[in-house]
Amino acid sequence: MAKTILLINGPNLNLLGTRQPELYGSTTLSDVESQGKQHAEKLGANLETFQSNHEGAIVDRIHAARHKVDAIVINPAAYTHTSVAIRDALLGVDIPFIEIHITNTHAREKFRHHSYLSDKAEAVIMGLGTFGYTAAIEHAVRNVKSRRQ
Ligand SMILES: O=C(O)[C@]1(O)C[C@H](CCCOc2ccccc2)[C@@H](O)[C@H](O)C1
Repeated sequence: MAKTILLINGPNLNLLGTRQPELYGSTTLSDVESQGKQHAEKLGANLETFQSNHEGAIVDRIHAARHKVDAIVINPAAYTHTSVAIRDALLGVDIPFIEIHITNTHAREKFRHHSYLSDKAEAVIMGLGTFGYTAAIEHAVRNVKSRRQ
């Protein structure tokens, strides 16, 4: 059966490509999602996408993915540094996930140096710009072992 990957983007990433291009690049979220879907299809997989500015909505989307997707690629954005709830949701559904950040968070403010997710991620990709999404999707399709029953 073809693998299904869920791409989740967190708060303010709906602004991608329209503000702070010097930091986050000029590719829009819509382009990241469509390019990701094309890449997944090229690898024989499917990509579902979700973006929310609301922590609970992200938790609910993770719950809804249980038994439905083989892996999650998530850029939790600012919730990376604050959200035990998203950590608990990912652990609770037992879906392998890859954490992706456009920037190298360790080269930024100190408060961005800690992630509530990284120690449980299959992989953490950061600092590659939006190419990180392509790398994460490729890794999720090719290397991440599904736990889907
Ligand atoms: O580098 C990343 O991908 C981040 O997850 C981006 C988050 C910020 C997402 C906001 O994205 C915007 C994009 C364009 C304009 C404004 C915000 C930041 O809070 C994390 O520390 C690192």
